[in-house]
Amino acid sequence: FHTNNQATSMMSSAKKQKLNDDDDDKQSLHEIRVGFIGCGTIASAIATSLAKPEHEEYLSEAGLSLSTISVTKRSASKSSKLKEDFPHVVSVYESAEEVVRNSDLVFLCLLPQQVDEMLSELKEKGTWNNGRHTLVSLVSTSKVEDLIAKTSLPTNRVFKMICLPPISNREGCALLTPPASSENGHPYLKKMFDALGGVVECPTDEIMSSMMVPTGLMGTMYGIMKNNRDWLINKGVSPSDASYFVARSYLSMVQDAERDCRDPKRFDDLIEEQTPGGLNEQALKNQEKQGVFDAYDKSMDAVLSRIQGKSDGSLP
Ligand SMILES: NC(=O)C1=CN([C@@H]2O[C@H](COP(=O)(O)OP(=O)(O)OC[C@H]3O[C@@H](n4cnc5c(N)ncnc54)[C@H](OP(=O)(O)O)[C@@H]3O)[C@@H](O)[C@H]2O)C=CC1
Ligand SMILES: O=C(O)[C@@H]1CCC=N1
Repeated sequence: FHTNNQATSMMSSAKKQKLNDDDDDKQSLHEIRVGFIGCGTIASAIATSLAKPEHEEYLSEAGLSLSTISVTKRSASKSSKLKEDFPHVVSVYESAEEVVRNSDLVFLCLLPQQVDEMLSELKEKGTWNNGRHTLVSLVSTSKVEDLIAKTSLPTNRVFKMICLPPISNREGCALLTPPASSENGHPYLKKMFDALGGVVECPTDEIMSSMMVPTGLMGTMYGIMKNNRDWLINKGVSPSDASYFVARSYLSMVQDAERDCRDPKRFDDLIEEQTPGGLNEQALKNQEKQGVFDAYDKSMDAVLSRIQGKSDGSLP
């Protein structure tokens, strides 16, 4: 950003002044060249968050300055949209090899079944540079040990990460393993994801696998909202009102739960404060009796078992 005339001309004059006033800080910003192998939903979300001018100050507070974003072309609709949105930083390349050669920090964002072929091709071509590259895999089934073996990169330069699409707005919370902020860890990875909304570092692959399970229940949450909407429509509510009301109500409930959420009793307290003998208390009891939460536990175990490669994750 900072070295690019077009980008600088897009900045507010206050920002320009701040940068001019702060020449020493500017000098010490760590310039990063980021690459994405596979440019689909999650790659676009992370790239968008890194490239948004309004996020620049958060990266800069973390000591970082985005220099370039290189992406693979194959999924043309997403890569061309990124190029259109952020023409001054984004470059689209035909091959993953070119992306890696133009980047220091490389995100692997392919589908699980596409990974092995890609990594062996890159290794065969001698694309990875031990002194330069950091690899972060977003692939749900990746194992850090496996990635190290398939790239020969040093152990403190290979990570697995999970985040969800709202990272594009600095929302949500990423997961990262191994911890990047440990001694001999990584110079900026934790700071970078703190700047993009927050990150929890997982001490082991095992903890990471368990922590990933709720990220696999995003579809379930939207499914519950869809179910509420359709139930209301069946009762004669207009589809637009039903959709608006459900989304706004759930947003407020989740925002309430997020307040003080470092306190592990937060959710219990919110349940406790429901009207005594009221509708919510009764509905929750009914659902417990109906086995809703047992079914939920079973489906979480199934997601974990798929992440661990122990099953295909399906339930009868
Ligand atoms: N979506 C999400 O919320 C999250 C996804 N993930 C993980 O991220 C990974 C990607 O998921 P998602 O973004 O949803 O999937 P997408 O299908 O949106 O993205 C995968 C992209 O990789 C491209 N691709 C496939 N093969 C190649 C290749 N040989 N060279 C270059 N590009 C290629 C695909 O292009 P094409 O369309 O042409 O096939 C596609 O655009 C998965 O492993 C998933 O587990 C992790 C966290 C969250
Ligand atoms: O649904 C998936 O497979 C990916 C992994 C975590 C979130 N989305």
